[in-house]
Amino acid sequence: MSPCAFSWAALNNCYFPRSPPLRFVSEFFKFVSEQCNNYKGNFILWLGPYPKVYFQTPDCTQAILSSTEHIDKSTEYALLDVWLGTGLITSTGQKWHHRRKLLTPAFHYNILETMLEPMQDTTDILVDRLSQELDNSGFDVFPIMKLTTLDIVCETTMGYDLGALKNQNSAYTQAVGIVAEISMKRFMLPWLHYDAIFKRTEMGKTYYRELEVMKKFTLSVIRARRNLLAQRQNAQDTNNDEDQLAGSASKQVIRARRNLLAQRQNAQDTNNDEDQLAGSAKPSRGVLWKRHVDQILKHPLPITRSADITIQDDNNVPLDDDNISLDDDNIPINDDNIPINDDNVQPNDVFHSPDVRCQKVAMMSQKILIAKILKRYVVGSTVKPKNLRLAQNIVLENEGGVILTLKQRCDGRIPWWEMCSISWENPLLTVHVAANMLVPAGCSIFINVFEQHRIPEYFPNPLEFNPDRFLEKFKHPYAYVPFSAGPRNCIGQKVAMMSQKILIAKILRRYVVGSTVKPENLRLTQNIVLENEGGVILTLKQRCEKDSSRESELSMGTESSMDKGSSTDDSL
Ligand code: HEM
Repeated sequence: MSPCAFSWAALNNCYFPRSPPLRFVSEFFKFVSEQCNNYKGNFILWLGPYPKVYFQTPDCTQAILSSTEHIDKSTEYALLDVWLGTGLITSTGQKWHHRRKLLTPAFHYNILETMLEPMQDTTDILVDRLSQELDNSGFDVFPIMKLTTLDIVCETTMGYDLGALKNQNSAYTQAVGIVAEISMKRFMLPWLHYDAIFKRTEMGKTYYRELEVMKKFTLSVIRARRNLLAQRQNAQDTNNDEDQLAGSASKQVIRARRNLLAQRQNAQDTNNDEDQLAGSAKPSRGVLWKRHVDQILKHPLPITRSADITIQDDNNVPLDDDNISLDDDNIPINDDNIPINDDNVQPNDVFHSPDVRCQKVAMMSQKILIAKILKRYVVGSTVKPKNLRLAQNIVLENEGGVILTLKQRCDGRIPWWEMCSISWENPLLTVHVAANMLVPAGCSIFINVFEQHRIPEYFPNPLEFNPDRFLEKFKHPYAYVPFSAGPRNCIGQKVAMMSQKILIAKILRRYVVGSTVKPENLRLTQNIVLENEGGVILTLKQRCEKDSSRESELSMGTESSMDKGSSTDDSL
């Protein structure tokens, strides 16, 4: 059997036969769920002449998500280009590498800390807003949560107080809803993939109209932000020392700094020189240094550093942003938010630099070097160990040299799955998925996380609300992947988790939450994000003083936190 025939045989085939009725999107979700139950494994769904491969087992998920080679998004994502452009989510290749490296430091813990306050403020507004729904027999929380998310994202990423929640509506969120729904419909109707046809349909016209609303909104936020930053920048230059400010109000400055960086990036994108914003006042030394750091942040891997250190690869070729590959999606940065890796640090040069500012860089580079070496080799020593506490390595040398022994990790054995990958190599069939499965090149692969998270083997009694299951390690490293995994995982997952925790804690502290909709009555639909057709209907009751004093004991799904009259609050 040729590899090709083998691969197709290994996947079950199914065909989506129906013509598109009005509620097409929800029907599609139901249909896919049914196929998942039928096949209990991976399958191919034919949409007209296009095969779509659905994976829902952790092994296959791992094969795709852990790959550094197969990082291209599926062709369906191209339908979002007109909306999202080719930013981090949709881009690929060098562009994606560069953007990912650029943005990763913006999600560092130090930065996340500054997001805490705006998240809490917005959540307080939400909790107040929810009081209007007290003792309501059921209200849809979904639109309210969309506004909350929008406010949080605007405030944390752009430092812009949008106030969508206070104003109770937002043309932007409505437009997002419409555009998302149309995008999903378009995805399922292959003939609408062609712009020339799509633009002439009613759906296409609505799509472009709503897109305009969204674009106007995002531009207005960027402009408002730019104006604010220009004012702040002028004020900073007048003060002539940013560091003084840092001493008196460090938190606000960190926030301002982050916003400034975002703005400078925008300024760079539009060829809007930063100096225009900074005004003509001569900047102080402190400001110059900070700018230098910003510059590094803008170009995490610059060709030269302040001490004229040329960054070169092993063959002495100077490195720039375009020829550096990304190993890690968590790029370490130091306290000044400088992204560091062993490509942009030449340890010896740093050690010899008279500049004390390089100390942190040096420490970081040591850590990285050690980690990288240990990843590849088992290191031993024939002399007694010395560490930095007893012998600082900047001046001390051992006369006999530093004698080490190295062994290749895993004794140089290539794991069996890599062997399989090599032996099955075929120009037509480039994606090696598992030992017995290959997927034809050019096929879209969908990771069906919804179904994968319901596999009893990995999640016993999958529909039971049992937070304790997260206390133990999962059987498979790719069993639980709500934020995807591997190099293209969600860059904002820590932000998302943090805001969810704040939201849930603050809501439960004040209200007893219930739901009138039984899980079996949900009509789930995939509008880019998962939605229920009838909304997310909740009931709220004021939690009494006594209850709220027991907030630390609260956990969702326990009787104390539930309205016994309501069916369940597991749906949260
Ligand atoms: C509960 C909330 C969230 C969930 C469940 C989630 C989930 C995901 C998933 C599954 C992906 C991979 C998509 C793909 O492979 O096509 C992704 C990517 C991404 N997410 Fe999130 N996300 C969440 C919140 C956020 C937030 C708050 C941000 C930004 C502040 C964010 C920014 C991104 C970006 C930029 C990517 C693309 C990363 C890349 O391709 O390098 N996400 N997210």
